[in-house]
Amino acid sequence: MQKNSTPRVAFIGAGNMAGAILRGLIQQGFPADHIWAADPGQDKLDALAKETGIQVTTDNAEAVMAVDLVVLAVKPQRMQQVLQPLQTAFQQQRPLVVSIAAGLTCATLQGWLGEALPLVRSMPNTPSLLGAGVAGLYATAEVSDQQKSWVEAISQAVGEAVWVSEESQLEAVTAVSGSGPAYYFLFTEALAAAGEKLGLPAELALKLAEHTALGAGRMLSETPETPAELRARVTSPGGTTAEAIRIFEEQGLHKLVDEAAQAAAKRARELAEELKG
Ligand SMILES: NC(=O)C1=CN([C@@H]2O[C@H](COP(=O)(O)OP(=O)(O)OC[C@H]3O[C@@H](n4cnc5c(N)ncnc54)[C@H](O)[C@@H]3O)[C@@H](O)[C@H]2O)C=CC1
Ligand SMILES: O=C(O)[C@@H]1CCC=N1
Repeated sequence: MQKNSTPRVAFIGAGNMAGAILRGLIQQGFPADHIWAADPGQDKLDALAKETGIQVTTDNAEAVMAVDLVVLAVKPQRMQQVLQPLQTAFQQQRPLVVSIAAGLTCATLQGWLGEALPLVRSMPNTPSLLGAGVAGLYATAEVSDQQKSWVEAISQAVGEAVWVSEESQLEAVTAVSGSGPAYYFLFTEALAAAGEKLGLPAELALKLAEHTALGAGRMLSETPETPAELRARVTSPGGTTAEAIRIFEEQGLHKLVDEAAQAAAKRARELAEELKG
């Protein structure tokens, strides 16, 4: 095991989220020969290997046995079925395990892994693909400082990373930043549709809405002002923005967003309950 240098990393499940993280890692210069991906989809693996130069396998145990850090990136509903046949490999290799699955608790995952292993729960998001992700991280007591620094380095290679002190806070992280990109995409869809209704060609309306999201996102992250301050700068008294904001407020945007986030967090808790061993 390489404990003091760049860890060797395997992704079990090479879908959307694993693909976003591992492509982000490679773009940031993480060595491709340190990365494994295991998935039943041979065509998907072949394409990924060709694109990135990583090592791929349809044999999950082979990937576990080859690395220091295993990212569990299958759907929560599939996790038990994936982990139980891997117990022997996990107990022999004893890698750091990082689960990115929504909902599944450390207690449930430890039960499926067999004996307690160092375990981190991470809730990343898809902008990791562009190095603009943000992940919430929670570590169990078994995780060493060295292993925490690996997880931080991997998460920071594809964006920002924050540790939470209570495992239950990951439900809120899931509701805000894990699912969050989809909220902004939905808003962009709605704004583009509104532009079309106002008479713009669909393609142009979408381009305006998308580029406005990009510009607003960059202002949020690259200027020191708060979102409210940035909004005030767009909102001329008696002007057009004030009218739009009035409608958002009268129609209860804050309440709507609060209810949506509550529903996402509730679903994370339900998944944990439904799937626990
Ligand atoms: N998509 C997102 O925005 C985020 C997803 N997550 C979590 O990431 C995990 C994966 O989600 P996605 O990437 O969206 O799903 P996905 O469906 O794109 O990827 C799952 C992958 O697992 C593979 N798989 C299925 N059975 C397998 C097996 N027996 N062994 C190995 N691989 C197997 C599938 O072929 C697929 O490629 C989920 O647990 C989800 O909660 C977390 C944060 C954000
Ligand atoms: O929708 C989901 O369940 C996953 C977790 C956060 C984003 N996608």
